[in-house]
Amino acid sequence: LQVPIVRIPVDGNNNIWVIFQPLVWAVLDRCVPVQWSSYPDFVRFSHRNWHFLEKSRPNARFGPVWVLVSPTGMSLHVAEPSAILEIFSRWKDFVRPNHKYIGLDDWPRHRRAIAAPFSEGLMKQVWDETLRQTLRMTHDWTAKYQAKIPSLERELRALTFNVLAATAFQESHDSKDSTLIPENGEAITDTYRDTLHIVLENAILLMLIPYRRLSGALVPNGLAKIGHAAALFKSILMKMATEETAAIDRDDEAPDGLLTPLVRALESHSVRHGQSDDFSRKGKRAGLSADEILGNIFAINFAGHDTILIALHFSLTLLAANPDVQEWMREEIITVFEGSGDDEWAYSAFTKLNRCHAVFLETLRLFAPITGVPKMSTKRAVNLQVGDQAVPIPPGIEVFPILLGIQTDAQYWGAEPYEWRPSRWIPRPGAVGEEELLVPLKGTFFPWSDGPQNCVGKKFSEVEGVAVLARLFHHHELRLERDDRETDHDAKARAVGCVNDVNNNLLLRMNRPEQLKLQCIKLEGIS
Ligand code: HEM
Repeated sequence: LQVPIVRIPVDGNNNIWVIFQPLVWAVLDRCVPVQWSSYPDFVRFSHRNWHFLEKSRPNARFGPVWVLVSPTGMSLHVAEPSAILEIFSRWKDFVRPNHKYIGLDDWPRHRRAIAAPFSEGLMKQVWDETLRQTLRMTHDWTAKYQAKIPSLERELRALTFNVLAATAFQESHDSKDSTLIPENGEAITDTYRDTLHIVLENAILLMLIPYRRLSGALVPNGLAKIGHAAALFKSILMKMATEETAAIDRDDEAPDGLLTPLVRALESHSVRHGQSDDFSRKGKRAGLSADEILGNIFAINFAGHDTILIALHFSLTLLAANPDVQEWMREEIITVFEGSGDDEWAYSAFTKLNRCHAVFLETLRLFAPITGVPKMSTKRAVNLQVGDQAVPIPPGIEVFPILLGIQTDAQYWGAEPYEWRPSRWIPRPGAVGEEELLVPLKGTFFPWSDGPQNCVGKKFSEVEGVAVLARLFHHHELRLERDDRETDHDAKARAVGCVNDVNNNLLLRMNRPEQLKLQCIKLEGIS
């Protein structure tokens, strides 16, 4: 069996290389004026972000399966839809590399608990809250900032945070940057929101240092504040859990927020005995311990904040550079909401907004915030069927469904697959209201991963993304601010350059978004 091999001198994720490589690429960029594709493979595939830079080219060169070998290990790259589906569905054979933290047998229990809040009831809350927040944001842009958006990223960060925090308890918040920890007696939702803000801003630090160590006389004030917020965050959840248990005992029918089903899953034993953890119990367990729930809430907030923020940041920037796409979307938005007042946009409209959905999906096709979902082969993996060959898989190697490679392959995406063109998601263009959204061939589009371990927030992010686009572009348009003597064409080229100048430090982000300034103009005469 012949599987093509690409050898590299250093793994792209090697710690020292991660620190130094931005400098090396900057020097190469300046001093060696050649195209990226002219570098030899050992240079190109050592780049941390080669998935984005190479797109589908490795599929054409090496075929549906090939190996990247570095001095520290090898990873198998797979670019064949049915083999990719097999990897995702055989989740016990091809495990998440971090699976050692949750035992495989314990995984379904965790999954049930973490997926429980994502009901249709929650989606309706996401829809309503996102519309409200977007209305507030556009009002700020036009009234307070006189059309000039100071920082699109900061504005979207506030919006996505507010949606996440508000849906936690079915409440709504408008404030943008309150990070104060309120005194005793403050409403629990406000304290939750403020502590969550601090916890999320410092997520990486809190992953590295347990919050209990961030207290004491020797800890600097800034760090102590973070430790205090994390401890407070946990105590709020414990208080909520006690209240929830009491509500269940009283048979209350309060509507669910994002957190309610999670705390409800807390083992009643821990709540009733005021314990914050319950690792001592033996045997099969149905519920989760307080620490496990805290971990899940953290995971949801961590996984669900920057991802959607990034998807919207790319979408709005690309739309500002493509006024024709804004116009195409607006035609549909106006038709769908004809006769509905601004506060009467029902959640049922979500499935009718195919063009807004198309814009969001097309952005995720080319600019997936998580560019790869690597898996690790276990002893059970043995073989992987790729086309007509059974590829033997040694245990303990990384197996990579090549996400951006497949999502930009002309075989599956038609002409000019590297172009951002949302209309490719509407295969049979027609009268507004009669069009349908493309259902991609299985295994060719998986920004949320796929199979039993996929993203639980997939629909949450689609509802939020579509709601932002519909609300914003109904009455407004986004424009690129042009430099002196710059034509529309030049400005568009600059914007396209900016969205393609990205790094992949955990997530895919623009390097220099501040180089683009956007304006939001209210359109007159649209009812
Ligand atoms: C465009 C936005 C989003 C993208 C592209 C995205 C993508 C992903 C991906 C690739 C995974 C990894 C799956 C795997 O390991 O195979 C994941 C997991 C996860 N995502 Fe998302 N996500 C998005 C939005 C959200 C939102 C809005 C939430 C919650 C509100 C969320 C919550 C989660 C959680 C909790 C997990 C872990 C699931 C588990 O452990 O079973 N995500 N996401």
